[in-house]
Order: sequence, then C-alpha cells, then structure tokens
Amino acid sequence: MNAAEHFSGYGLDPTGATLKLPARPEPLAMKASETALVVVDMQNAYATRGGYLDLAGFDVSSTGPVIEKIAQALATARAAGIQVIFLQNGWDDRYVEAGGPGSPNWHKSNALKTMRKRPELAGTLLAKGGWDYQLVDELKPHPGDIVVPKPRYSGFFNSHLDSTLRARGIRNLVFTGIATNVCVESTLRDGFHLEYFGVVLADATHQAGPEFAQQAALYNIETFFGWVSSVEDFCATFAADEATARAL
Ligand SMILES: NC(=O)N/C=C\C(=O)O
Repeated sequence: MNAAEHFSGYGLDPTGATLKLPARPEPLAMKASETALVVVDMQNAYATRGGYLDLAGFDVSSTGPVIEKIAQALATARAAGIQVIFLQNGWDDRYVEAGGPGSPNWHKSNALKTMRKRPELAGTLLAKGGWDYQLVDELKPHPGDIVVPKPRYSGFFNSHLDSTLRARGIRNLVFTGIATNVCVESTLRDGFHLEYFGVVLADATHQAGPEFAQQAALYNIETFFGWVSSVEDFCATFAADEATARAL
C-alpha cells in the first residue's frame, strides 16, 4: 500500500478526489477533506524585527518572502476547503506555563534566557496578550480557521491539536511557518508518531539559525518523517481541484 491509498474522510470535499501533490521523495496522495494547512507560529516573535528571535540574535531579515508564500498557500487552502490551523506559541503572562527551573524548557528556551539576561525585557517575550505573541498582521485567521495555542515546540504537546484534527477526519498535515528546525519539525515528527502524513512546503518555512539548519531539517523530514514540497506545487494541485469543483 502506498501513500495514495489511505483513508477516506468525513468532511466536505470540493470533488472528493484523491490528488497527488508533487513532493520529495515521491508524490503524496491526499484529499482536501482529509488535509489541514498548518501555519506554525507566524507571530511577531518569530517573523518581525524587534520580536523574540531578533532580540535573541537570530536573523529574521528574510522572513518577508515566507509570509508572502504562506499567504498564497492560505488563499488556495481556503478556496479548496482545506482546514486551516494556526499554531501560536507562548505562555501566560506570569510564565507559569513556561515551567520553572525543574523544566528543561526553562533552561533551553532562548526567549526565557534572553529575558533573564536582559531584565528590561521581562514579561514581554511570548507572553499571551503581548505584541510579541500576536500573529503577524499579514496572516490573521479568517472565520473557520482554527487557532491552537501551544506551550512547547511541538504543537501536539499539551494542546487540543490532535483531538481537533481527529474530530475532522484529517490525516494529512501540510506545514508552513517558522522555525523549520524547531517547531515545524517537532510538530511534524510528533504527527508522524500519531500516524499523520506530514509534508512541508519548504519555501513557506524559515529556520532559526544558519541556513544549514534549514537544509538539515528538510533532509530529516524527506528521509525519515515525511515529505517536502513547495507552495507552487501545493497551489497548482489544489487550485485544479477547486476549479473542477466549480465546474461540477
Ligand atoms: N516556533 C519555533 O520554531 N520556535 C523556536 C524557538 C523557540 O520558540 O524558542
């Protein structure tokens, strides 16, 4: 059995057709009704100058094209009836959800470390209600989109993501967002272990760190955990489905 032969879904589907998304290492079969477009952490923290990653010393100067690519994928997904999911990373404004010194997150989170190093930033990074936590202005959710808050890198950890997807018969996760090598890869990996088919639209993602981190994440995904495609191929595949639906 190949990836073309997996389960039928329960939701609305423009044509009900099984489509083949061009991808590496091979095309991936999917139906719109069984697919979600997942936009990972497109918050000021990760995509905007003056946000957490920038303040922590990561280069965010080339996130603009990624925002544009995600907007293109979103337009196609919404027109094709694909469920859109926004993940939003962060914690309550008192950082209880971030964990204290007993949590590895307290030690590894560069947001928490940056605030400890620069006390004038305390309470500003990734705190619910603040600018840093907000989704970027260009990518606001539409009615029908679902926003899933998450307190750790993986969107499946301590969130309602899995039940939200399972309740809708979703089997395929198309990933966009920042950072490829942290929250995108963590969520795709956990999805793999939960039997979701994960595909990354590489040009709609950006790494935290040097370019080799992007390439390593894509290599890992393509080789071990899922598939790698592009916004152009995603849009061509599902726009064709939507055009067929309109003609029916
Ligand atoms: N959204 C992410 O990939 N986040 C990466 C690092 C962090 O949140 O500290």
